[in-house]
Amino acid sequence: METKYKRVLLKLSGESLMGEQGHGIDTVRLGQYAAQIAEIVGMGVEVGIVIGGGNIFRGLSGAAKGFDRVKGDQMGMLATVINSLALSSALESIGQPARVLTAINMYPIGEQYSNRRAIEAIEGGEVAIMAGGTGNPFFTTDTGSALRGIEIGADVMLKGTRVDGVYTADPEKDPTAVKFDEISYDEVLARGLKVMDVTATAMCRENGLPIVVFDMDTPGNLLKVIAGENIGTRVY
Ligand SMILES: Nc1ncnc2c1ncn2[C@@H]1O[C@H](COP(=O)(O)OP(=O)(O)O)[C@@H](O)[C@H]1O
Ligand SMILES: O=c1ccn([C@@H]2O[C@H](COP(=O)(O)OP(=O)(O)O)[C@@H](O)[C@H]2O)c(=O)[nH]1
Repeated sequence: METKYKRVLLKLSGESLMGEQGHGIDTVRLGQYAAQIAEIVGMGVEVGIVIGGGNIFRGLSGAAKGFDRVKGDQMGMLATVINSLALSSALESIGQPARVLTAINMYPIGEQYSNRRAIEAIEGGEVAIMAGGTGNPFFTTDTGSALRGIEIGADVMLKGTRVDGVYTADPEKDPTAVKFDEISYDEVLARGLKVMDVTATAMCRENGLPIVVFDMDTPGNLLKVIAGENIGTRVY
């Protein structure tokens, strides 16, 4: 099958990894993600991944409970490393090689990230899982995804989440919200839509990296996006 994209940066939500169990890492959800990812690598797509950590720890919620913000963010970045190790293990258990590259040196848990290492891995048919966000506090994994996507020269950033696109308002809170099939970066920013943070959206805009926001929790959707089916919302 012809694929629409040759090289992608897939952002997975940490929160979604909780699956039905409401905390931690749901192995069923993890297995579904791994199978969908292996399927597109098998079609020749080069895949870089950034995973969030919201299922384990978020710096901002930590700060609200009295944690130091910088330490809380460091805890959040470590949470993304835990999720990355879980995903690499799930991929390898189904025969899909994967490499964890960490923003901060923590060898031998992973190799330290460089864009050259990530590109070597994906060109060799491995999945490059880029862990630890940007390595800096006060950022998010969405911004980490934008950054890594730009660094590895991805054709698109695929933001796999638990809603099926960008809406006029948060669809989990406002049942009257209407979905966009496509929307410009400027309009996302002007309307203050919270599907991605401003820094991530601005980085994608400055560097011309298109985004597709789609529901990753429905098995088969990743393949549809790769095949060029119009699901989700394209941000350009
Ligand atoms: N305008 C909007 N359109 C779509 N989703 C939105 C919007 N505003 C807020 N959201 C929320 O953004 C979430 C997607 O972002 P994501 O980074 O995957 O979640 P989280 O930050 O909880 O891990 C959705 O679950 C949705 O509730
Ligand atoms: O470059 C980064 C990326 C992440 N984080 C921290 O890691 C947490 C988890 O990431 P995120 O909230 O983006 O995960 P998701 O919402 O996708 O689960 C954030 O709350 C931040 O505290 C950070 O400090 N710098």
